[in-house]
Amino acid sequence: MSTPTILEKIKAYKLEHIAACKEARSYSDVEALARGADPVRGFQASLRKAVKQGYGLIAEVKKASPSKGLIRADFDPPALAQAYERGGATCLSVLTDGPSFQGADEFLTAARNATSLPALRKDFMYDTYQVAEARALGADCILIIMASVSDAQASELETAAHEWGMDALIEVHNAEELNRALHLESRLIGINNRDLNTFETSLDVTRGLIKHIPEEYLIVSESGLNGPKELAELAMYGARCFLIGESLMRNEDVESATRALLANPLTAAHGGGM
Ligand SMILES: O=P(O)(O)OC[C@@H](O)[C@@H](O)c1c[nH]c2ccccc12
Repeated sequence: MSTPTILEKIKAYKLEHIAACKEARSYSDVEALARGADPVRGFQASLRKAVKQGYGLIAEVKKASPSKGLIRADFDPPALAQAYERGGATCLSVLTDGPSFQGADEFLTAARNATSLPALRKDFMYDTYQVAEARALGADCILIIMASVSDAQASELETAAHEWGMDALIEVHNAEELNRALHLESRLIGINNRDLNTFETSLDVTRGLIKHIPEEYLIVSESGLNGPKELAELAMYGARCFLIGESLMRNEDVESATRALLANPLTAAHGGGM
């Protein structure tokens, strides 16, 4: 057998982790918590509203990553979430994976509770147990990574998310994953510029895939985005939503960095888009 890729390693430990969580807390207990969670804030709805006037920004609360190691030592999820909100972010994304991203479930709840923004649970999802868990933590949207799940799994996760009133962001990295994603119900697609197996990152991934996505879809360009010029350039291709972590997290003043990024959006009215 060839050596496992990072995504395969993550999947292996995540499946073990899920099994342990199920032992510690039954599915019906998690369901009860999910039923009592703070009501859903419309994640996709907020993005759709934002793109009428500018960009939709999903700002990520991210301490570390497997490719970059520690990104931000001074890491206070509620304070960061508030800085994002004041800077004009539309939604939050919060990493809850511990082993690879130094994230935690509590970060999601704390960040979301500190703001009025909808929040994405950023994790590797394989089981509807995790979807109920996401809602119990307060999540408004889950991530489904097509590179890591079967079609049946993707559809099951999506159905569970929708049953809980959450949105599902369907993440793709190549044409084959995109074609599979287009058979799902969700109209929210994330194009990950980073290959989760090799970490190679290129904005050409967005440039190449976006033209194959029908108009009714809301597209989020994810990863490796560094500044307003890049956003404007991708906006010319029709991207209006962006998921950004590292480049914002590396600024001491997260609020100003967020505001600067969103200051001059290239909107359809300015001639961008297709
Ligand atoms: O920090 P960046 O390069 O701005 O990327 C953010 C986000 O896109 C990235 O964290 C991400 C995209 N898809 C993922 C799936 C799992 C973990 C992380 C991710």
